[in-house]
Amino acid sequence: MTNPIYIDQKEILKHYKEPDKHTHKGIQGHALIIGGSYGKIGAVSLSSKACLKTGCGLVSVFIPKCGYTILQTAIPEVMVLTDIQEEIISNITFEITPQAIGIGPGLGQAVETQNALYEFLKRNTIPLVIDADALNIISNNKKLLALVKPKTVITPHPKELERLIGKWDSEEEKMSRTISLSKQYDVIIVMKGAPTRIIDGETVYENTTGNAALATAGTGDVLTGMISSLLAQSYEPVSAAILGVYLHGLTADIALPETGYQSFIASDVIANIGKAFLSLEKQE
Ligand SMILES: NC(=O)C1=CN([C@@H]2O[C@H](COP(=O)(O)OP(=O)(O)OC[C@H]3O[C@@H](n4cnc5c(N)ncnc54)[C@H](O)[C@@H]3O)[C@@H](O)[C@H]2O)[C@@H](O)CC1
Ligand SMILES: Nc1ncnc2c1ncn2[C@@H]1O[C@H](COP(=O)(O)OP(=O)(O)O)[C@@H](O)[C@H]1O
Ligand SMILES: [Mg+2]
Repeated sequence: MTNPIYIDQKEILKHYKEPDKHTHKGIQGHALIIGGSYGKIGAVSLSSKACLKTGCGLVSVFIPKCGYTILQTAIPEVMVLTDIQEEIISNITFEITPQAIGIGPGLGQAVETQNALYEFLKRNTIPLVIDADALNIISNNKKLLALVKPKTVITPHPKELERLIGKWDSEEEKMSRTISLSKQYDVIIVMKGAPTRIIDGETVYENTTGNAALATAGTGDVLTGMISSLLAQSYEPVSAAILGVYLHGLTADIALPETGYQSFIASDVIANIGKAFLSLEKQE
């Protein structure tokens, strides 16, 4: 394996694009987050709020019906599309044209949802982030990987990665199998952990921000929203992954003196995205 490229302040400025003063919400990117199931609507709430707070102009969600009032109440800025089913997603259809889609947070793995994911992957040509249960469904039916378009970003945590590539005996084996998967399907793999690494074929990036405060429910769902937002804003997929992971980690570094490790929660990531962006502006 070649040496990783460390994602630090200097490296991130090669990827970061400053906002255009004359932009408006119609050209600032529209992202769609698909996920949720009964009891896990919170995952989509977190993901879609993080998506908005990372700068895209419009955010929609596609969720089961039971999440409608929850989403509209929790985040009035987000637009809500619903499945025909009450508690699960069974048929992913929408008439909007988002510039990026994030799929998986809280999705569940019901048979109807597995079929819906299959039909969606067959048709979809929009830049995509795949996380959580969408990855788990793919792990159970690896043929689905062949439907994933080039430069799709996938964001497995270590257990999800193991479901995708099988158990490993050493760090070297884990890296070489992940690189092989990235090359075989031309996907960008965000290997979440401490540290998070981003794999784009033979190129390995290693993040330098973040801390153990992030070891709490929903922080991965938030990351999916952040990367989807950057993709919708026309960042190249690898830059969206790198910048999303860097800013996500930075929120925990910024918040730590106030929250300590114990009381930091996924909503604190979202609350600190603004400060993380501002620290990029100050570095010039
Ligand atoms: N508020 C909500 O609605 C939440 C919904 N969530 C959703 O719940 C579903 C299940 O996701 P989960 O990730 O909880 O379940 P999984 O079964 O995919 O992963 C949990 C397993 O992975 C292991 N694991 C996780 N991180 C690890 C690490 N860094 N190193 C080693 N092992 C690790 C755990 O020990 C556990 O065995 C997903 O759809 C997810 O999006 C979760 O994100 C939690 C919050
Ligand atoms: N000890 C740690 N140090 C740094 N980052 C961590 C640590 N533990 C977890 N994280 C980060 O928190 C996030 C957890 O994602 P995930 O396991 O998918 O959470 P969830 O599914 O609950 O949203 C990942 O971005 C991961 O890198
Ligand atoms: Mg997760």
